[in-house]
Amino acid sequence: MDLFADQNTTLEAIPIDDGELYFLPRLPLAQDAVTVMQRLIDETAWRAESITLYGKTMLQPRLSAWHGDPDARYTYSGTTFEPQPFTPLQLDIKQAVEAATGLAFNSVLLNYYRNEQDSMGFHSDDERELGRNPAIASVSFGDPRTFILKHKTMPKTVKIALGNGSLLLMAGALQHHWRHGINKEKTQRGARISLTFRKIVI
Ligand SMILES: O=C(O)CCC(=O)C(=O)O
Ligand SMILES: [Fe+2]
Repeated sequence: MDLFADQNTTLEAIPIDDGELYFLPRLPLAQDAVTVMQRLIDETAWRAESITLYGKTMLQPRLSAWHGDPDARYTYSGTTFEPQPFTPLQLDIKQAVEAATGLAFNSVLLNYYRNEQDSMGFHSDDERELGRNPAIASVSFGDPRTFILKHKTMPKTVKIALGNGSLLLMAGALQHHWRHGINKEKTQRGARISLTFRKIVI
């Protein structure tokens, strides 16, 4: 008997102008998503990074961690991250992401949104280390949050609920034409962790 016969493991394209977006509600993993979430909380060396906005330095409204192959150095929001080695759990998730997408990744930025107050400002992942049309695969665990994409020059917004165990792939010209972010919520939320797998090419 195939226990997974009814589980869809094929990425579905989300129609979007000026880029490519794909979604899989449940990435197949050896452990259930609740267990993975707890292990990620416990096994990650979470950091509170600071950010300078309009000359004022404050803590980012989330925790983060950066892991990858030794040469995958990366600058994000003005901070250069030296990657920590991949953990065994991260490698399992990376392998599942690579199987689902057919792509290879060499680094991951983990984001820990502790509650409804944590957020990610609107940005494009267009750093030159990522190459021209980067593919970025994000896997979510924990409470669902709304991933919002806003077109840079047209009044267009796309919202996607990223639930426990889901996979979202951004690709093509998306980073050139859209910004994305996660807003604070007005009502109570539990923790959410996202792992955004990237390929540093420089
Ligand atoms: O948490 C998310 O889903 C978004 C993360 C993100 O945009 C990033 O890490 O660049
Ligand atoms: Fe991003």
